[in-house]
Amino acid sequence: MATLKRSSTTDRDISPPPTKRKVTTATTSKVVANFFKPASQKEPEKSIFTTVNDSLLVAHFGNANTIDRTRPFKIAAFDFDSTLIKTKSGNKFARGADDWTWWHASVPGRLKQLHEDGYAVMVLSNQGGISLKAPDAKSKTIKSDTKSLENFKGRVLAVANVLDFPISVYAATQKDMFRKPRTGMWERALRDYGISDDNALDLDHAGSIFVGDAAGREGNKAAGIAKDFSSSDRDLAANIGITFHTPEEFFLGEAPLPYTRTFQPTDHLTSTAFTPSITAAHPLEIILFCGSPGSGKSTFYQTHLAPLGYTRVNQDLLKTRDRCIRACRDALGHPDPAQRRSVVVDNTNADVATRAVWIDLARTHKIPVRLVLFTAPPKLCEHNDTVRALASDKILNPEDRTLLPKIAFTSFAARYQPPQLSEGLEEIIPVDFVFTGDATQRGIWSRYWIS
Ligand SMILES: Nc1ncnc2c1ncn2[C@@H]1O[C@H](COP(=O)(O)OP(=O)(O)OP(=O)(O)O)[C@@H](O)[C@H]1O
Repeated sequence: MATLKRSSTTDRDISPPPTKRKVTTATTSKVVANFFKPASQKEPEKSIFTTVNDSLLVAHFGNANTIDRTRPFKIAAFDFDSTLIKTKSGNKFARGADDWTWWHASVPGRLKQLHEDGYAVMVLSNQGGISLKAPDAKSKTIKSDTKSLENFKGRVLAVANVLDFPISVYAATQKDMFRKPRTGMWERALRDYGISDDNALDLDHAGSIFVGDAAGREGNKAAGIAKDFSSSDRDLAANIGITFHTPEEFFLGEAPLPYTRTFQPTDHLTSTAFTPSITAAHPLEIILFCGSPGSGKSTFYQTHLAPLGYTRVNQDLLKTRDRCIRACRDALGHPDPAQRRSVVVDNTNADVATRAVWIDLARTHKIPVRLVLFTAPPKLCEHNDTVRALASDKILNPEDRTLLPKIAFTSFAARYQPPQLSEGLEEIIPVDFVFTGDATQRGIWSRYWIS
């Protein structure tokens, strides 16, 4: 399994390693009882909740991760909201710590049976509405995040108390390697349970399961059945290589329904498109790139145009457009004609006005402008961006890029004006995405990364 990059390996607030002592659930009950006391009566206690990198919330109830088991080890992992529990209020989001009820009456009994059958039972939940960062008194957002955190902890404690057997809970709060369908939470759980995923004898993949409601089911408008909001639970199970069930399949025995995935990376590995070969058509020229973030512009430059000696101008690296323009002028107008270089403007160049700046500059140097148009669709660009930022593969991330905010993609889409020759372009060269990585990168890239 490919390892995911950890932005920092330092864990914060991690409790000392639990002892092998089998802890009775009285421990859990005490924590739970204390949690529900008014603040004035709360006993000081070491929280059962710990955090990793201000991002992952972890709780082990009944020393779940220290139970001696015969290997290979089987895991039964579950999403939390809309899988194990639902809101009592009927609201989409819980109103408070006690706004919950079992997703179905059979849930607690079924989980207990799994425990008795030797499964490690755990929860893997995305909780994007929670912040684990220290609260800032002035920030309303952080205050509401803190409330969400307390509500979530309250529901987890109450659920663990009713279950009354060892269980671990993991909640991913950031858009990082822990967030499903990325496998960081699972890898963390394996580590906590002392399982090496490299050793096939340690984990019974065929016997392990993941149950979640983000299954990509298409829904049925006529029957009033809503479409699933994503396929991230199904995709996580596929990334790990274990069996996936929806709650309806697992708890109610219903037949599987048709589904479509949010994004299927392997659909983009069979492309029969060919990459146009670019030659240095002129002694001196500007090549304008036009394409979304993550569409493959910089990779194309490195593969096709750096070898031709073209100078790259890129605003992510140079920071301002003025610096880009200066770098372009320097390359085109070097005092020594032998040192003059054609320029690739490796920016998104979404609209006519932005492109006009470069076309005007070319005019003053009396040189032509060709435009390379990157046609990768939005989800593919988002996938590329995520793999680049979160997979620890240097070749896929030569410039150490971090994850772009969603607005980088939506703002490109909003500003985009299809380029026209009439803008003053000599040629428009469309480039479809054709995967060029090696077998290792293909393995990483083929996994599910976005939801
Ligand atoms: N043809 C390709 N084959 C395989 N991987 C690719 C290809 N093109 C791009 N990628 C990968 O996709 C990710 C994004 O590519 P790249 O950085 O070239 O995009 P970009 O359009 O320059 O993005 P930005 O505008 O955000 O700088 C990188 O991880 C890169 O390795």
